[in-house]
Amino acid sequence: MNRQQLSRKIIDTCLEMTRLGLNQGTAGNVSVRYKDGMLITPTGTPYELLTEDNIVYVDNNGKHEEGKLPSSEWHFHLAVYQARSDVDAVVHNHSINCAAVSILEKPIPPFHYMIAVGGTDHIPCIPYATFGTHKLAEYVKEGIKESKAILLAHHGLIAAEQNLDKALWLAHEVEVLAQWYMKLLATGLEIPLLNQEEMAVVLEKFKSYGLRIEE
Ligand SMILES: C[C@H](O)[C@@H](O)[C@@H](O)C(=O)COP(=O)(O)O
Ligand SMILES: [Zn+2]
Repeated sequence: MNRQQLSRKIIDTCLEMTRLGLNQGTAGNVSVRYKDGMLITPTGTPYELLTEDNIVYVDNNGKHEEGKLPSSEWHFHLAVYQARSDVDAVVHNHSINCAAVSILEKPIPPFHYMIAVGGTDHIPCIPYATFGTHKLAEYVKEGIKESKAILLAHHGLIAAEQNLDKALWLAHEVEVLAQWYMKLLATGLEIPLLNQEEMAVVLEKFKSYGLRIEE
């Protein structure tokens, strides 16, 4: 895809993220790897107002094109691309249940086999750091090596995948898992978990299963 097409795809992903109920207001941001850097949503702009021209190019050194302001979270988007050569798209949001679980500062444990969607047997939760900081990007860089979906404590979710469709799909799946987890926690009962052996079987099966949408 050329820059214009990728920019359109970023905007469509943002709009779909809102339609799916995964975001509100100007929260969240979306990027794709592009040339020696990435294309990313601008900061603080309602998705409905975005046009292809608003999407910002940021190079691998963090230098952005003049006259445009990239998302305040450009550091952690770049950190994801540096940490993982197997992903080319990043979605960040403040979806209700992911943000709620992130406040517990704990990973989502394997209460359901779909927890394996991120590539490990839990959805990690990285420590809190102020939005838009190098510190947050450092935490993201470590966390995303472990799983393609991570919770950001007291903040929200990051999902990284091979393309935007897959990244959005992953973000949606994790929001559903977080919703189930919140319901389970609300019962006050002990939550039975799948053991490591069962999760290892699913993780292996997931290597050859699933969405195969190429951009
Ligand atoms: C304060 C921001 O909303 C922050 O939470 C950031 O993480 C976010 O989600 C949206 O920031 P941008 O509009 O700068 O992408
Ligand atoms: Zn955010």
